[in-house]
Amino acid sequence: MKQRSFYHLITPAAMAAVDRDAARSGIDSFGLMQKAGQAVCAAALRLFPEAVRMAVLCGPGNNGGDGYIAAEALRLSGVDVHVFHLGDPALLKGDASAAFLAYRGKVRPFAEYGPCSGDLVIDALFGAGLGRVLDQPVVEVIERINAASVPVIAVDLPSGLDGLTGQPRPVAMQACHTVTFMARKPGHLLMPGRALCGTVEVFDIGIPGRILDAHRGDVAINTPGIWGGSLPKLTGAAYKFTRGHLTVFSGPMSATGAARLSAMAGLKAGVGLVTLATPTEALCVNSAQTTAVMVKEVDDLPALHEYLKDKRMSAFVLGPGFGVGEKARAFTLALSDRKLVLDADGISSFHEKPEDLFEHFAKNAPTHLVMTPHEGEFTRLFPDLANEPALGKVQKALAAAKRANAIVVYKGADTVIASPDGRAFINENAPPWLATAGSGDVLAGIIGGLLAQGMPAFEAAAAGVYMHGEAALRVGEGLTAEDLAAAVRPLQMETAF
Ligand SMILES: NC(=O)C1=CN([C@@H]2O[C@H](COP(=O)(O)OP(=O)(O)OC[C@H]3O[C@@H](n4cnc5c(N)ncnc54)[C@H](O)[C@@H]3O)[C@@H](O)[C@H]2O)[C@@H](O)CC1
Ligand SMILES: Nc1ncnc2c1ncn2[C@@H]1O[C@H](COP(=O)(O)OP(=O)(O)O)[C@@H](O)[C@H]1O
Ligand SMILES: [K+]
Repeated sequence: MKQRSFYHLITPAAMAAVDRDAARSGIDSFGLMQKAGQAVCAAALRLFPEAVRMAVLCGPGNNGGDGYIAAEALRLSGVDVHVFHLGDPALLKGDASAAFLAYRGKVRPFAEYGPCSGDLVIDALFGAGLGRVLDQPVVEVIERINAASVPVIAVDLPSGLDGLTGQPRPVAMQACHTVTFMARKPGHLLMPGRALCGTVEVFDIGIPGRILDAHRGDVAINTPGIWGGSLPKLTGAAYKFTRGHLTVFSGPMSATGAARLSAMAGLKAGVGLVTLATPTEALCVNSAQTTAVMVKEVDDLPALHEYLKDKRMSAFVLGPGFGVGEKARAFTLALSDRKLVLDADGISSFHEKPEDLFEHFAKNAPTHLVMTPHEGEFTRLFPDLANEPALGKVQKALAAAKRANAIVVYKGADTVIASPDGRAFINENAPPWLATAGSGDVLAGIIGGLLAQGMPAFEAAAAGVYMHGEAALRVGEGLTAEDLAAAVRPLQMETAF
């Protein structure tokens, strides 16, 4: 069943198709533009009543058309409006031309605009139709506006920002507020686009949901509304063995903390039992620092095979503090038919020959491998994708997921969770204080805990990322990874909807 459209993001290309279909179905497209422009006018009046003058910068397409409508509405509200046009307004087409004609004030060429104190800039240069990198004169004006720190309200997208990838081409307006229409685009959530947009307002200009639904793709905001139904259900008949058994592999004597953070987070995510599989040399330190988490010696591959004979072991986390090298590779490959979260050193161990990893997990259908690389780890395993400037983070994560036949959790402020089947989520609930040592170890443990409780890999990864963000929000600024692990809670269905 298709999910409700408000979780879904719409790419700029899909938005153009929506636009076409709306017009074809008889909807008055100029009416849509009027609603869009009026919403921008309302935002400007609401947010900047103190502006001395409002400079509306209008581009050569429909984004510029929205700008002319906004300018006329502002003028009628008594605002001192100054309109600057990019390109020859005589070349405007269709609705944008009609909007230009509907504006009763004076217009000046774009090059004449210089930011002044007291200005509010309404940026209607380019929106979803940005098709190539900006020309140098436009780049220079945008840089001058950004340097002057005058407030900017962006129409649809800050000009220069690619709505698909969230990347500037090559620069973008720094807005404090963005008014977009019907649905957000990936570029509103992906960094640095998210930061360039300021606050984002989604205004409903009245395009019917069925038209949006027909064009929305498989990229959505990471929200419990999508995967809440797959969360583990705790019934009165629960017993610890019915809630799964997670194993986390510890590193050597000097690097055991990371695995303990994962183990504790897995337990807090609701799994029934957690075992820390430790090398004998680290047995004392691990035993001394765990209580609810159990400890078991697993030194080498034969010991691991012996351990795996117990089929109740339902999921595994390998990587946090484990150490990079042959042992990590051998253990990972031995786990290729099990549910596995591969993190940190587990990922980096395949830096030289990632194909070894991919081949071993290629046949699993559906996949039960979740990889959780941060930027550096992603680059180690997928250097070609990481260094391809034309690809956005969603496209990179999707290509990596396909190649590895794994769920890829490409971490960062804008974590992307991607599946080999083409679905992807962009996460938005993670606060910046998650950028602290060990918080990734906690994430791996949460996802492992959800896998162990039977959640499918994609949903477990998405829910894990979301629960990680929620835990961080509960603790607040100044959190340490220990606080974070302790603050993890299972998400209940009641709170998920
Ligand atoms: N999708 C919808 O249903 C609606 C869209 N509206 C507006 O329409 C916009 C999209 O309109 P368009 O498709 O006309 O696109 P834009 O207005 O964003 O830009 C397209 C124009 O800019 C030119 N162009 C693209 N990149 C350029 C570059 N780097 N340098 C110079 N010129 C460049 C193109 O040749 C074209 O003329 C949206 O962003 C939104 O503001 C609204 O009018 C409301 C309805
Ligand atoms: N600026 C940020 N805003 C939100 N979340 C962040 C930010 N920076 C990092 N994170 C999150 O914090 C975690 C850090 O993980 P990782 O880089 O593996 O660190 P470590 O190895 O120290 O545990 C990831 O889940 C990442 O998405
Ligand atoms: K714009």
